[in-house]
Amino acid sequence: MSNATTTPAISTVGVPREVKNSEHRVAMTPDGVRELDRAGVAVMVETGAGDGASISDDDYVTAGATIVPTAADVWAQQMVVKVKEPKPEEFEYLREDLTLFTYLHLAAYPAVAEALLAAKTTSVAYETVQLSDGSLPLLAPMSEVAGRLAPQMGAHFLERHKGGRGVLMGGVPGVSPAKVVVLGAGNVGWSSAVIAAGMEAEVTVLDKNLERLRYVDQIHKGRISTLASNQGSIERTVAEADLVIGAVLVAGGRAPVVVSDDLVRSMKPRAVIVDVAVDQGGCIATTRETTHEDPVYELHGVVHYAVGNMPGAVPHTSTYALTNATLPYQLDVAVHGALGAARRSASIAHGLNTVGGHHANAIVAESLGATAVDPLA
Ligand SMILES: NC(=O)C1=CN([C@@H]2O[C@H](COP(=O)(O)OP(=O)(O)OC[C@H]3O[C@@H](n4cnc5c(N)ncnc54)[C@H](O)[C@@H]3O)[C@@H](O)[C@H]2O)C=CC1
Ligand SMILES: CC(=O)C(=O)O
Repeated sequence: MSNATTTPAISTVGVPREVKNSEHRVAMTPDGVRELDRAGVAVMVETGAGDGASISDDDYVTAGATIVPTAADVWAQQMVVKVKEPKPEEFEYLREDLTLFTYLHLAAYPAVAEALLAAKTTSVAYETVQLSDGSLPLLAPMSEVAGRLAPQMGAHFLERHKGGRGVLMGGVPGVSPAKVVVLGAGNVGWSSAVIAAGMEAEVTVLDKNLERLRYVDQIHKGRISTLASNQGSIERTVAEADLVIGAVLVAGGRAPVVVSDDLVRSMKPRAVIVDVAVDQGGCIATTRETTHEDPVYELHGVVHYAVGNMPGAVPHTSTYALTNATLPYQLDVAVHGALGAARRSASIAHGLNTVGGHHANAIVAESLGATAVDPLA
């Protein structure tokens, strides 16, 4: 029962069941439902939406949600909170008086951008909500998950019967460990490096940001090597690697391609690439998105893993990690409306991706060859 003292700008929120391949996360937990309910916002959850994260319809009902039978019922609400970008079968639900709050990664999914613009939907992307220090609070938890998963996936596909070189991450006494090269020392890269080092691989992390490398070096002295990233250092390390993990990001923009087709050709036969940055288009020239069901392909003799929703593999952990971060923002957007919340918070203003048929984030727009219009002007 609501005890809100003011009327929220958005009074109904829908939580759909995710439809992306093997995506079992859900965008709100029962604790989130309770917080929204306290703010006077009614939450409609599609039946079964929480199954993959081991949250039952009854758990949601106990927290105050209404369970609705179809995706159409959920999408009919004033705001929809999701995990992944809308898929083509969801485009029909987009409309002008809808606020959509989810991961969008429009630089990698231009068709989604076109659908949002054509429908004039107000969209807020988790991955471009940005704090004043440049950090991305709604991307960070999933980057930590994907970063920790990447060496696990790499180790699996390095096994010979999975197509890899047959190299054990930690080696054994008398035999060298795997050489792991991590491109980018941000949340994904650092998490990957820590786990790979924990598996006793030989780990090198490259980044353009020397301050970040100093930080990593101070904490992991001797266990993780750091290298300034440039074409030469990338060419030398990647050519020698057993496992390359791609983790570079320019917030909102298409990922810079730091490994060329030729460099992939020069890699050791049956080496493995895990390009986590695939959701922003990938930082390896030979990357194309794969799915949890069919996660790898071989090109130039190298095994490529490029799943765009890696945290979906561990939906229980990921749902709680994601919603811990998103809930305060979901509340703000519901209570004040997307534009109202953006006026109050520059971080949320960065999150606006499309408003009224126009791009609202300059970097995202530029990556798609378009121009943004400031929705707050
Ligand atoms: N596939 C998946 O399921 C997931 C993918 N991601 C993606 O992983 C990527 C990395 O995310 P985060 O680590 O959170 O970003 P971050 O912003 O924390 O780190 C990115 C790092 O890349 C570095 N960088 C940028 N350009 C570079 C260059 N040319 N050479 C070397 N380093 C460069 C930056 O200095 C920064 O340290 C993003 O594209 C993100 O969307 C994140 C979570 C899940
Ligand atoms: C960040 C992202 O793409 C994911 O968690 O699926």
